[in-house]
Amino acid sequence: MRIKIISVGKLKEKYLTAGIAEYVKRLSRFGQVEIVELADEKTPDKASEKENAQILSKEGDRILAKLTDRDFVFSMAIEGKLISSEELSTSLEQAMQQASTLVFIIGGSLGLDPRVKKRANALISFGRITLPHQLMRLVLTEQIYRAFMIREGSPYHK
Ligand SMILES: C[S@@+](CC[C@H](N)C(=O)[O-])C[C@H]1O[C@@H](n2cnc3c(N)ncnc32)[C@H](O)[C@@H]1O
Repeated sequence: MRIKIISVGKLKEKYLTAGIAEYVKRLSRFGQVEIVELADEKTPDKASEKENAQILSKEGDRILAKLTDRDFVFSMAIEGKLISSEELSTSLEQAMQQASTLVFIIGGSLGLDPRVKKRANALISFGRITLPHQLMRLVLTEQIYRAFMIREGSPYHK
């Protein structure tokens, strides 16, 4: 099984790099984990709606180019379906029965292109708060690890 995390924008903070590396290491016993970091577009402070849509579209093209029809895609979006850690675990279980590659997508500062949301098999939210994309990467790797721990009935999840 492969777990792929596609993220728009660079990971710059060392304190997050270490945390993400730790969860990727822990996850590696469940499958091959890959993080695909895609370039983001510069977002001018006073961009028009049209300019923002163009930026999202360019980033969306890069994301879509990394997907295959066989992938099971979780797109992360604030307005998506609110799920608990237990529900994420169940979703992973179901996704693994349908596909050998699970892809999680984190957008850049403007979010995700509508086409990426449409392509998703599941559009999920970790709450109505806005997390910066770098922190989201850490939270997501921990939650995927937690989902596997829940599946194993491990006391990691209390
Ligand atoms: C800085 S946020 C983007 C904010 C943007 N204004 C929006 O509404 O999507 C960067 C990315 O992190 C992810 N993200 C941030 N907070 C999230 C949350 N509470 N639930 C799910 N994904 C989140 C999403 O993939 C988002 O595209």
